[in-house]
Amino acid sequence: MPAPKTKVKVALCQLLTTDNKDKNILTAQQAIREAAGNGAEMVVLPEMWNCPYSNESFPTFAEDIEGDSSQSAAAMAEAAKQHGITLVAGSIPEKHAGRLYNTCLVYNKQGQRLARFRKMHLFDIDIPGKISFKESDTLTAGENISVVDTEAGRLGLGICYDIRFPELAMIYARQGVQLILYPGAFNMTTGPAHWELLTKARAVDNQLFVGVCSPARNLEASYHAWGHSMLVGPFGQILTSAEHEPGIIYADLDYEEVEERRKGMPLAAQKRYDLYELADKTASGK
Ligand SMILES: NC(=O)CC(=O)C(=O)O
Repeated sequence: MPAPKTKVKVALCQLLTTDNKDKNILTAQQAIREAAGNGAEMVVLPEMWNCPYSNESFPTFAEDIEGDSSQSAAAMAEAAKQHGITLVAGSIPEKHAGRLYNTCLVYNKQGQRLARFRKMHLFDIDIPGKISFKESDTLTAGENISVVDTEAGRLGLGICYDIRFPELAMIYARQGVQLILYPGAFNMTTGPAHWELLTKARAVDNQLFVGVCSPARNLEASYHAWGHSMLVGPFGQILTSAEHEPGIIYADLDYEEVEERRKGMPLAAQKRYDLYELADKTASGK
């Protein structure tokens, strides 16, 4: 692999997801083409971009992605190759050995799969009168973290609810990750309260770039996504952000800023690991 670039143009595609998988795949293909045509070297898709975000839909939309023979995975491998980009293909419901996972796949510009990350913390919440969702009714949690070396930088992956667990981001930072990407679909209760706050917090805590990529809000769906995809820099600054409509947002990242910020404020060296600890007990998965 050529040396990773220090300056990278990233596109986040905030896609409108429907209950028609073929249409969703076409929408993703068109967005990737547009983003690559506008010079993006890395393109990111939302959580569950091929499927409505619901426990009813996960089992029926799920695909076995082994060997990249699934419709969605094959389309994404092809799109990455055709447009010569690094593709962080959001997430799709994955069927594997009798279980379902919420899975993010990453491809290089040759269309080869570099990573498979399964959502590690399942979204099981009950806020009375507001929102109740239990992913564990249909999904199984992943067991592996995923550090991915790409031509567009060293990435760490998480999916949506994973952003609420700072330990995962801290482990990525310790492993030299420059950009953590969380395809995610917050909702109309937690979105306004926490989406931007958590994105900035993970970036500032760890002095790295963080991107969150949501589906657009579909008021015909049972789950109304917050939208507001955004990219935040290592000093907590918003580099680009969307509202709730479909669209593509872009940012030029300069990874040298990570080093610069850490030089000015050397948090990693100032940790008191003599008084507390952070342990990575996972095996990185591909
Ligand atoms: N949908 C999620 O996984 C997470 C979410 O909406 C939240 O944390 O809030």
